[in-house]
Amino acid sequence: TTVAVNPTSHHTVPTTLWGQTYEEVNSGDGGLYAELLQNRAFQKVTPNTQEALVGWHSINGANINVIADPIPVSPFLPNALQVTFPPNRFGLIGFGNEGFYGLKVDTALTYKASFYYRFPTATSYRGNAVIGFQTVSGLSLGSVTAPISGAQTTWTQVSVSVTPAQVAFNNNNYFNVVFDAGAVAGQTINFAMLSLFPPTYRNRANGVRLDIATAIAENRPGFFRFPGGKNLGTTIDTRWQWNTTVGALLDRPGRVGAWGYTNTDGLGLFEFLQFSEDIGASPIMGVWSGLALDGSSIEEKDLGPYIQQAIDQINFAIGPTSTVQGMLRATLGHSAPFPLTYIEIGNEDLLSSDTYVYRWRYFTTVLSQNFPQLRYIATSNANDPVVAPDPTHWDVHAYKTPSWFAKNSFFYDSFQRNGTLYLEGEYAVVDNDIQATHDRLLYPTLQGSLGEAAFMTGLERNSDIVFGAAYSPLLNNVANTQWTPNLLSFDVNNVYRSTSFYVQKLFATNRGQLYYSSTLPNPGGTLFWSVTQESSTWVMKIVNTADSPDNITFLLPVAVRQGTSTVMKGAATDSNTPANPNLVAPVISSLVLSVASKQLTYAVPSLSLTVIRIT
Ligand SMILES: [NH3+][C@H]1C[C@H](O)[C@@H](O)[C@@H]1CO
Repeated sequence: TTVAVNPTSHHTVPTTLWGQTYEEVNSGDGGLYAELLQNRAFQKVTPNTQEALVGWHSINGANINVIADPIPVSPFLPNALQVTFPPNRFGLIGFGNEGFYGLKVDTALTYKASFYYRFPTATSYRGNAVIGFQTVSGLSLGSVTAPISGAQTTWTQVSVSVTPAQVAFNNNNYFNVVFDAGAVAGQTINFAMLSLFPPTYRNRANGVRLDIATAIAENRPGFFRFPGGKNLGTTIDTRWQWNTTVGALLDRPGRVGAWGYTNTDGLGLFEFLQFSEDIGASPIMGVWSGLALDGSSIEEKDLGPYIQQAIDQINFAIGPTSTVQGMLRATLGHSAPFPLTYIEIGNEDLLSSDTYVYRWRYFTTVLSQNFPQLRYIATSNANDPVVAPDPTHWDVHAYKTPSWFAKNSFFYDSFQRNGTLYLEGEYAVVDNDIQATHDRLLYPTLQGSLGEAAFMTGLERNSDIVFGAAYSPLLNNVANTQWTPNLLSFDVNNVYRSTSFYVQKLFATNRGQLYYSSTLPNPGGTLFWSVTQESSTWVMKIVNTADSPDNITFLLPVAVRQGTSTVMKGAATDSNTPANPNLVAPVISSLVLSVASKQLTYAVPSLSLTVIRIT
């Protein structure tokens, strides 16, 4: 195949082209959010039940029970862990937490532990809490003490730092709060809002997990879309509400999210905006648009309060400190507005497109009056239904097969160039073409990832109207999964980079500034490419979805001589999994032509993505 690059036809590639989209779907609590204790504040549980104690266990006979505390630690956290200590026990007695499917105890780290306590009745008890780690089998891994007083009948917080003294054998460990059994016999103590953090990304308080955040930042995402996805809210009462996710953790009630479990909302709007800024990504912030997937939607006459809530949410992000919400942001440590440009009106409103017509009109009309500088993204199918005001931006989602993505690399070629811009806000190969049954993928496969890569050459070609694209979902806990496949998977100890992650990384870290038109691939073919220029470097992305090698010759506008080629290849069903995390990874090698030439010929390996950078 010969590809003639047109020296005069090019367009700027938007810096937002390759981004990440995030929602809490077995991804935040126990994952990206760095809190290590499961059920740390007994949010949304029923007191006096066994289920309320999930994550917690008694040690050496202490009686533990979740109660609705008559003097709650905060109006938003009504429950407490009440511990009564029986007589005639010896050694250490108390309670522990098992973490999220294990607890990594690393002697190289200093952990921050904290909890609130109060004695329901004042007593003369004066003693020490022993706060630290142990293996499940009972070996202490290190602890510190903190004084606890029976005179303390109102809530007070204990905060300590713990550096494990003993190396753990594995992740089967507990976090413990225990007492000398003899001294504490007969006492009753209430605990609340217990927390354990390892060091976080950028050392942010209430921050995100270092290794996962590092992997996300590795792709230099041009945008970070949040809070969903379905988790934006599927019923009116359980919708995501920005104001319940900001401020002190004591003020965050948590909510039962769209994926069927309680979200702590410890990762809230401030943390989303701060993380976007930390990784240099432009936030795409969703506002709930009155869509209830249970079939009901807010009627037009009743939308006012929900639109006001969206105005307040936006003011929290960018409002001057003369606004209540802007001032709140300042008190939380960010007086300058966050760099926010994009607002997404709902998520996949195509699911309720009949009501979207008035919901879109009302939200967009009022919000653009208040914030004319922002861009509003519509979330039904493009122009289906036709909505007014005519959207300047659309979010299109696609969860398909490898062959669909390869063929549809031409999806945007026929779109009118009328100023409308498109976000491919969520896309992924979710099943494979290989079997007649089209089985759901558990992890991305190379064949699927190459289907995505072929599609991405088309997004790059059409990046004059495609301003952003993100694989979805971004993140998943291998120990607790609802949606597969995912870009990144993790467990207590590791982050697993999928074949699709490497495809995203190769495109995102080799984006280029100018896209140059060239001979078009065959939509029904198996060879796809895209040519961009990054200052004086020419960047060629070449995708071969066939199980046989191919050849490609580029006729470039200028002579080139040396650079690198980075190749990712393997067998169609190859996946990077916890059992084989690096089965497929990009390999970089030097590429030097004997003499400078405008002609570059490359033997394309079967089932491969190659990025050539050459000057
Ligand atoms: N159903 C998908 C589409 C929705 O927006 C996401 O929440 C889901 C997983 O990425």
